[in-house]
Amino acid sequence: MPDPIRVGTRGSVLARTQAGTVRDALIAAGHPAELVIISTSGDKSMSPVEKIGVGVFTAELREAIRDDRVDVAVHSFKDLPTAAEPGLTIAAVPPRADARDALVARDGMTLGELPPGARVGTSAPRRVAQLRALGLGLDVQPLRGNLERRLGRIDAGELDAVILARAGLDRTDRTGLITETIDPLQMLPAPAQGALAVECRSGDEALVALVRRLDDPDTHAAVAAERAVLARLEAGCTAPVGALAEVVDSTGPDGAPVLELSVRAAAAAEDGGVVLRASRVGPVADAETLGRAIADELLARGAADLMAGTPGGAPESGVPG
Ligand SMILES: NCc1[nH]cc(CCC(=O)O)c1CC(=O)O
Repeated sequence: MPDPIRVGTRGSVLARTQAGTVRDALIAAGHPAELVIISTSGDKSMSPVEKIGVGVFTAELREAIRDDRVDVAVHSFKDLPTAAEPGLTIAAVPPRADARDALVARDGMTLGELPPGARVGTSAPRRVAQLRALGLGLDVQPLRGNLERRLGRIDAGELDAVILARAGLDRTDRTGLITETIDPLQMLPAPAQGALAVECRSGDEALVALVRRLDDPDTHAAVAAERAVLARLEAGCTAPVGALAEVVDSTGPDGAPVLELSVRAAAAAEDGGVVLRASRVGPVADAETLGRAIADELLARGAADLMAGTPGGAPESGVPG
């Protein structure tokens, strides 16, 4: 019996659940595997992510791979900075969960039913901007902490609603709390939201090859396009940038059915006064080129000035899950 593959994860319920799916897939592929929990300073701190800095949830997991305390690390892909990490390889992007944002509100309310002045918790500048742009007169309040703590703010009567990634709620069996899954037309999710990144040491060739079997090519292409938008806009994931790519059925020049990648993105001023949107459809193999072209269009239309002053480089909205 070979040594179990050590699968590194943060300690939150969501992180352990996500990493558990990777451990189970490795076991199903015939390889013993176990979770190793790495506690990160992002989990211990309650200060705004904008202050505690870049990749706070992912950097310490990466250290654990480098130090050979774990063999693979499972990240929420949207928390990974866009810069490549020397010596490490994202060997698999497993099938994505629902990429959309979700509203959890008291009394079963949807966004449109919340009265003006209702207190809605979210700290991600992307969500704040797109929420304000809806013009509903909501009172947007800062929100941090793990999923349990965030949801608790409604029960405590401190907030009327919170906005969270639907994937985090689905994966922790809380789908029933969702009062509205927010249409991407109203709010584009963060690049790579709902997707996982499974990372290994590049030199571990046999392990990289094994982990690659967990890869979902459609999700991988979609996430590549979304992150190309983000990278080109030189905005960290705290910036007000949303992007969503989907593999869709289309018709080729010869009339035969083909699959294409449909990519949409938005860049917003944090006060929600302006939201720029752009989209492209093209070959799945051109994912990154499509993403870059969208970013270039947004830049040509003034996205850089729009987002100026927003802190770059840090993960999205606080302690995940
Ligand atoms: N910003 C933190 C974060 N990172 C990943 C998730 C949820 C899972 C995912 O989107 O993959 C969350 C929580 C949230 O945004 O509500």
